[in-house]
Amino acid sequence: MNCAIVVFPGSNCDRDMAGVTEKILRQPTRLVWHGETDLGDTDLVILPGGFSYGDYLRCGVLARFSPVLGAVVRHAQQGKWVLGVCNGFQILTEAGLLPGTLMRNRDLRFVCDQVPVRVERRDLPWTCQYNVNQELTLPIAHGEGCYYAEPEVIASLEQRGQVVFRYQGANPNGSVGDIAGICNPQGNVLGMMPHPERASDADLGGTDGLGLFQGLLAWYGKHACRN
Ligand SMILES: NC(=O)CC[C@H](N)C(=O)O
Repeated sequence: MNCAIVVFPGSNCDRDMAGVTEKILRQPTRLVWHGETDLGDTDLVILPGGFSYGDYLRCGVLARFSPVLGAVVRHAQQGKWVLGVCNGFQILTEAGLLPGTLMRNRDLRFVCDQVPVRVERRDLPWTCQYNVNQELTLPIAHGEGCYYAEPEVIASLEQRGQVVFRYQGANPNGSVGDIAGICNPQGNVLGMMPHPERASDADLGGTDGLGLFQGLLAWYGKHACRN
């Protein structure tokens, strides 16, 4: 499974992501600078967390105009996998690959914590290693993680089962519907505020996030390698 991790000026989770895809999963991994326009033979594109372009104006809004985004949008439109974590999720909404937006946290403070997150569905490659309603403990670290969309958009997300992860217990940022992660209708584009890559190594405090990457790899092993 060829992985490409996009690096924007200000990304700070790109190496953590590569640590998972390359060192733990042992998959070919390429760091792709934001100025590149060709993703080559990539199966999974990851937009990692951080502060792209300093997050000036609004998180993700400048990254959305970077040269690489055209290739990311084409990749998504071809039905291939795109994962956006935290700043990556913010970029996906700004690029229109996922609906809604991420606003300032309810308390207007940056939150850095480990929070319980519930898995809402397991019929996607991303979540097939988990159980429905399984509670994961995942790290969060963001200032603009309050997911918002118009009520009719939220209703449509709920109706189509596009809410993949939901905060359990105290909502850390004021997200509508306790939403922590959503996918597009096809399920190939996933955006989430919690950081699965920071919960993928027992030596670093937990492995609840690793199943997400392992699920994708298992699906790839079954479906994508046949040709
Ligand atoms: N960890 C991150 O990706 C943070 C995203 C963004 N800079 C925010 O504070 O909301």
